[in-house]
Amino acid sequence: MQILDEKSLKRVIQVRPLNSHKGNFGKILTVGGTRQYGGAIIMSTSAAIHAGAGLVSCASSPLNLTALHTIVPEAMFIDSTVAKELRQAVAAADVIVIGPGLGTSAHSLEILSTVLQSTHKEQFLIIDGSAITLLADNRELLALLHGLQVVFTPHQMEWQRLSGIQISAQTNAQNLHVQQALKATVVLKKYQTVIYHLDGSIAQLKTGGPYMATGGMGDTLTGIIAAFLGQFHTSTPEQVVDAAVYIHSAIAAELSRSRYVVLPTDIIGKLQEFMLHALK
Ligand SMILES: NC(=O)C1=CN([C@@H]2O[C@H](COP(=O)(O)OP(=O)(O)OC[C@H]3O[C@@H](n4cnc5c(N)ncnc54)[C@H](OP(=O)(O)O)[C@@H]3O)[C@@H](O)[C@H]2O)[C@@H](O)CC1
Ligand SMILES: Nc1ncnc2c1ncn2[C@@H]1O[C@H](COP(=O)(O)OP(=O)(O)O)[C@@H](O)[C@H]1O
Ligand SMILES: [Mg+2]
Repeated sequence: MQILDEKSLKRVIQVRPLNSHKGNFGKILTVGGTRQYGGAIIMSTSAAIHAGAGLVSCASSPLNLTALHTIVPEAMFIDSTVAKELRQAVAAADVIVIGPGLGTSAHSLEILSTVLQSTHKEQFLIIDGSAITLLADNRELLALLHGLQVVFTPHQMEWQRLSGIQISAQTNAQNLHVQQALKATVVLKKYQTVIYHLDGSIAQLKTGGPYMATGGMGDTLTGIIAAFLGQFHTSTPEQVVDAAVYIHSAIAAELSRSRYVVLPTDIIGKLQEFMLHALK
């Protein structure tokens, strides 16, 4: 098993070519955010922008539009209640995040279904939060993932729902068995997060701690993974996911030296500086 460390990050982050433009650093689409959970998709979107994604669009309820643009005017907006707009936005993306704050209503399920039907095999699809719970409850949708490049980012209860493995029985052997059957990368988030890769390799975080136990922390991670997959093409997708998971907790660990809890938005605010330092 590989332990994630600074090297996992340094090998992925690259100096940007001088003649590059926003189109070179990934088109990201984040999908989620009901009335109740607008903050989740805003944090995911903001994290993707601060982690260097070239163009980021957020598909959400129009209720979240003003808040989104107050926090990140860099983001574009798609009304997720209009299926045609959503399908077009999915088609235009390199990386799609679905799930932060999506909720589990019948309408949430329709949005998930539209996104899964519109995603193609060249894109990366990061499935988080409510989208994992919805897939666990509507297992016929799993067939739509066939052939797609999927990264699941469950916490332990979401993984229990999707995998059927009780939290107390979530050993590497059990988790790997189900993950391999899903043919997807699984980032199992917890104290010392474990990543199960498609090739059967396993990576583990030893960085991070309970100062990260704040709502929105996982939502923020999805945006970082998306931005990294969208812009770092000289490393394998496995290395890129490892680097994204590492930087999320490494920033939190650094900030925890001067504060009792680290907020997801604190991590977002440190991404640009931390990424620059990783080049040195
Ligand atoms: N600001 C916003 O907009 C925010 C929006 N959010 C959005 O809310 C949606 C629902 O996501 P969710 O994670 O809050 O709820 P759910 O999937 O029901 O899981 C909780 C249940 O699982 C249990 N549990 C056991 N082990 C666990 C573990 N290791 N980690 C976590 N939980 C664990 C836990 O046990 P308990 O706390 O009762 O001990 C409880 O019974 C989703 O779309 C998300 O994006 C949030 O991100 C918050 C900020
Ligand atoms: N005690 C802890 N030690 C290390 N990391 C933690 C701890 N508690 C939570 N985290 C991290 O915080 C994030 C929580 O994700 P998640 O439960 O999906 O949050 P949310 O849905 O509220 O955004 C994960 O990255 C997890 O690894
Ligand atoms: Mg979550």
